[in-house]
Amino acid sequence: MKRCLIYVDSENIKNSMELLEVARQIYKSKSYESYCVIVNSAHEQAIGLFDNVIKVDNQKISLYDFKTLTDILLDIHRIFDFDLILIPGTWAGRMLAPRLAVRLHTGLTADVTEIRQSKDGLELVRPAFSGRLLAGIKNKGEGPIMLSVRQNIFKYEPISTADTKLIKFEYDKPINVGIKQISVFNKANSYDIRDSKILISGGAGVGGGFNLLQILADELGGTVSASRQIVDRGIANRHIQVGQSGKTVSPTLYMALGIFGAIQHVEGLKNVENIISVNTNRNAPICSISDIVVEGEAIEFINMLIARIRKYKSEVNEPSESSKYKLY
Ligand SMILES: Cc1cc2nc3c(=O)[nH]c(=O)nc-3n(C[C@H](O)[C@H](O)[C@H](O)COP(=O)(O)OP(=O)(O)OC[C@H]3O[C@@H](n4cnc5c(N)ncnc54)[C@H](O)[C@@H]3O)c2cc1C
Repeated sequence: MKRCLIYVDSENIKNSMELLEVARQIYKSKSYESYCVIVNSAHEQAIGLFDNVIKVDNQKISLYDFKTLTDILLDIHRIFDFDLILIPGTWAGRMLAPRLAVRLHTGLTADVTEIRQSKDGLELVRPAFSGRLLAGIKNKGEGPIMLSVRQNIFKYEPISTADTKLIKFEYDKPINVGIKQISVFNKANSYDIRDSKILISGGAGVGGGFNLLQILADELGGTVSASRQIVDRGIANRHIQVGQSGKTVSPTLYMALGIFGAIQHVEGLKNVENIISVNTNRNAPICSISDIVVEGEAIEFINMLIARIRKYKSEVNEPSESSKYKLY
């Protein structure tokens, strides 16, 4: 039976678990055995999801020591001989994946965004040439298929059905860590647009009124994001850019204000549930993928919506004469 290994990045468990969906799409109806490796972290979340959980506990191992982590994965592979190795495209995963591929003498398809099954086999799709085109990569060589997967693209609904076997792996080789963690700094006001359920996103059509988006986002309990135009103009920070060279987001509501909907922007919206777009041009591509399209000025819309929400909130707290009565 085929064997698939998933590396669990303990700083990003959610994206690591999503790789189960990648394995499912690769193997489709073929049966396979799933393994995950967890180093120095809790394994409870993996129980019921994987057939096997390989646990490595050794406090001498630093999660920033990618030389040792590569060595561990290599030793584990030598025992189980995996056919497929999946690594999340997180910061740590990006450090680990190429090192492991070199040691395994196998190819690595990095930053995969789509799995395709063509008539001559598996095709791994990834953006190439700074996202100008999508490349379909086929694996023809020997050795395990290795890929790192872009974050937030694949959605996995956890169903705890597996009868998980816990395997303890002892790593007792000498550890010569070249890196020492001295202290931890938390970034001030840092937030990740990928975690937000409501995104208020602004494009060139919002321009200088971009700051208004934060007021609307606060009223709705959401977060502000932006198109690349706004980022390139220095109006917004790159960490809130949505799209191919930004982040792939998965909110319940995405409000696209003055955004054209270029292919590179829409690439980041694959997992969005509902889109409301406001645009002066009803033929802009974003409108064709929106659930609600408002044709008009973005700033005017934002101001009106803020006023309407505030009015609604004040009425809920202090009902006006007319809204005290229910109509039947
Ligand atoms: C390699 C590569 C990677 C890229 N990666 C990304 C990426 O990750 N994310 C990304 O966003 N882009 C990316 N781009 C850029 C992308 O191609 C577009 O240029 C960009 O998305 C356009 O941003 P925009 O929609 O804000 O601006 P525009 O294309 O200028 O569109 C503005 C929109 O606002 C509307 N509008 C104008 N005035 C108003 C108004 N007053 N009220 C309401 N609507 C109005 C217009 O009708 C138009 O639809 C990438 C490009 C390349 C080449």
